[in-house]
Amino acid sequence: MAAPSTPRPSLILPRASSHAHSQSSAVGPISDSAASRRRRGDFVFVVNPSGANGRTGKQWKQLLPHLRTRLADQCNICECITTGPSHAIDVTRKVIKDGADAVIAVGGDGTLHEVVNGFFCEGSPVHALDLGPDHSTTLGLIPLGTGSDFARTFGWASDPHDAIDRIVRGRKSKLDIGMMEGPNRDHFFVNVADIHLSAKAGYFASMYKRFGNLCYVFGALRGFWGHNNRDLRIKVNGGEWKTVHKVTALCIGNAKYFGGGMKITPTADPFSGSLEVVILQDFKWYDFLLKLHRLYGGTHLTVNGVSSIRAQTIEVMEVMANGDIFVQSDGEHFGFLPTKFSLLPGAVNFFC
Ligand SMILES: Nc1ncnc2c1ncn2[C@@H]1O[C@H](COP(=O)(O)OP(=O)(O)OP(=O)(O)O)[C@@H](O)[C@H]1O
Repeated sequence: MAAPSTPRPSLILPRASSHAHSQSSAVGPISDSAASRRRRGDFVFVVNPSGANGRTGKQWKQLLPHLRTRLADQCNICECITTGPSHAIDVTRKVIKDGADAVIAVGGDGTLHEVVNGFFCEGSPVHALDLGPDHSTTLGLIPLGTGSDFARTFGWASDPHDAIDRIVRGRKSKLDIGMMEGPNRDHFFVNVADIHLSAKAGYFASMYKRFGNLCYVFGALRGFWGHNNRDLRIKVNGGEWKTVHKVTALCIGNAKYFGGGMKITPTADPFSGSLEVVILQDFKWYDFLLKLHRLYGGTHLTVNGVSSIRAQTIEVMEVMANGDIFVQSDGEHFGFLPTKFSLLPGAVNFFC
C-alpha cells in the first residue's frame, strides 16, 4: 500500500442549516468556547466513490438526502470524498485531531481498513487536540463495497438504510483492533489478516475488482499458479517457536469472513478480546473444490488439515527465509513475512 500522503481535504461539507460551522471549520480545530458549550457532534462520512466499481459513489449520492433527514438535527454531517488510496487514513487522522465525534467509513472493507488505520498514528491512538482526555471518536460503517465482509460477521443486511438506523440509534460497543508489525512498518486490521495462498489470491483479486465478486475466483486461480505449501514457524502468546508443516494458508480473524463471504474464522468475535487463528495445512487445489462449501459455511474446523487456536499474539516467520510469503490484512496487501500479530482489546468505540 502506498505511504500516506499529505492531507487532502477534497470535500468536507458541514450540512445542517442550523449549525454555524463554515466549510473549513468543519475540519479545522474546534475552539475552546465551542467545546465548553454543549457541543453538537461532528460526524464525518469518509466515502470512497470508486468502491464496488463506482457503485458506492452513486449510492452515496442517493443516500445523502435520507441521511440528512435522519441525522441533521442530531449532529453536523460532514463528508469527505476520497481521492485515492490512503486518503481515508490521512483525513481520518486529521478530523479526529480536530475533534470529530464519529468517523463513518462509507465503502468496502478497504475503506474501513483505511479509516481504522486513521484512528492510529505511529502505533498509538490519535486523540482530539483540544477536547480533553474524555473525548473519543466513534467508528461507524455504511458497508457499500464489493465484498463488505466485515459487516457479514454481524449479519448486517446490505441495505445502507439499516446502517443509518444504527448510527441514529447511537449504540456503541468497544471493538477489538488487530495490530501487525512487519520488518518495515506497523499496521492495524479490523477483520481478517492472512498469510500465504489466500493473501496471494487476495493480492491478485484486487486487480479484478471490476468483475465484482468474481474477482475472488480469478484471484484464487492466479494465486494457485506456482503455489507451494510451506513450513512456517509460529510463536503463540509469547510461548515457544513451533514449526507448522506444509501451510497452505494461516488466517488470523478478529471477525469471521473474508474473500467475499468465506467464513474462514468462524468463531472469531471482534468484541471477545482474542483472535481466532485458523491454519490450513497440506491443501491441494482439489481440496478447495471438495471443501469449498465447508469453508463458506464455516464448518471446516473439523476437516483434516484444519486447526484453530485462540491467541492474543502470534508471530509468524518462514523456516527458510525467502521473503516471498504474502501477508494481507482486511483484503489489502501488507507485505511479506515475518510479521507479528497482536490484539488491542476494545481499542475503538463502534456503532453497532
Ligand atoms: N477515489 C479513489 N479512487 C481509486 N481508489 C480509491 C479511491 N478512494 C479510495 N480508494 C481505494 O479503493 C480501495 C478499495 O475500496 P473499497 O474497499 O471501499 O471497495 P471494494 O474493494 O469494492 O470493497 P471490498 O473491499 O469490500 O471488496 C481502498 O482500499 C482505497 O485505497
